Amino acid sequence: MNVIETALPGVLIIEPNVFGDSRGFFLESYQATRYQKLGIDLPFVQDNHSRSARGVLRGLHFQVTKPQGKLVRVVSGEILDVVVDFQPGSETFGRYEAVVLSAENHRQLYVPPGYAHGFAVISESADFLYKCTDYYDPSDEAGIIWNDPLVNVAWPFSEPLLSEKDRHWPTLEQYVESLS
Ligand SMILES: Cc1cn([C@H]2C[C@H](O)[C@@H](COP(=O)(O)OP(=O)(O)O[C@H]3O[C@H](C)C(=O)[C@H](O)[C@H]3O)O2)c(=O)[nH]c1=O
Repeated sequence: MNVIETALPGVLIIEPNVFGDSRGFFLESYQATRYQKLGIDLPFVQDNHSRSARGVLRGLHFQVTKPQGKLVRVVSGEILDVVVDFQPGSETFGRYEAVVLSAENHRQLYVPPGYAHGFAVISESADFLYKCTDYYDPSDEAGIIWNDPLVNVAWPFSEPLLSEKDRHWPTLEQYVESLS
């Protein structure tokens, strides 16, 4: 397994060992002892699976009082996965990491609790699977608008297909102002 640290503390790119043979391939997508040694030591309590068409953008989401750590991967298609530091006072406040995750590269991304997360679908369709370290609580959900001018994510397209909810998140500046 190969692990790549990113500029955002705790955000890791994980390249699992892939065992290919004439039938196809096998990989371990999670193994507690191995991942705990990477610092991924919070228990996972929920697994999610979403499928999205090309041009869909989901994000940038986080839970406020019950932040979720996420171990994300793509089992079909290709996405640009984005993590944003929205924490005022953080050394990396306003910065983001963008990583291509695909069924071909088998890459995983670990997003510790406390980051905003989203992705954009590059392929015709993408199946996105992820493990969460806390339960979904829609009453606790918040977000930053996908095209925030301060974060300025280099998304692969300028007119994504968004949910109604994702059209109306505040900017990072507005979110921080709402905290005071
Ligand atoms: C997240 C979630 C959603 N739902 C239900 C609620 C809605 O009826 C439906 C779609 O929900 P939503 O539009 O919030 O789904 P996404 O836009 O994919 O949200 C996710 O998008 C970004 C990428 C994230 O990182 C989060 O995991 C999450 O916010 O699934 C559930 O029942 N459980 C859940 O954990």
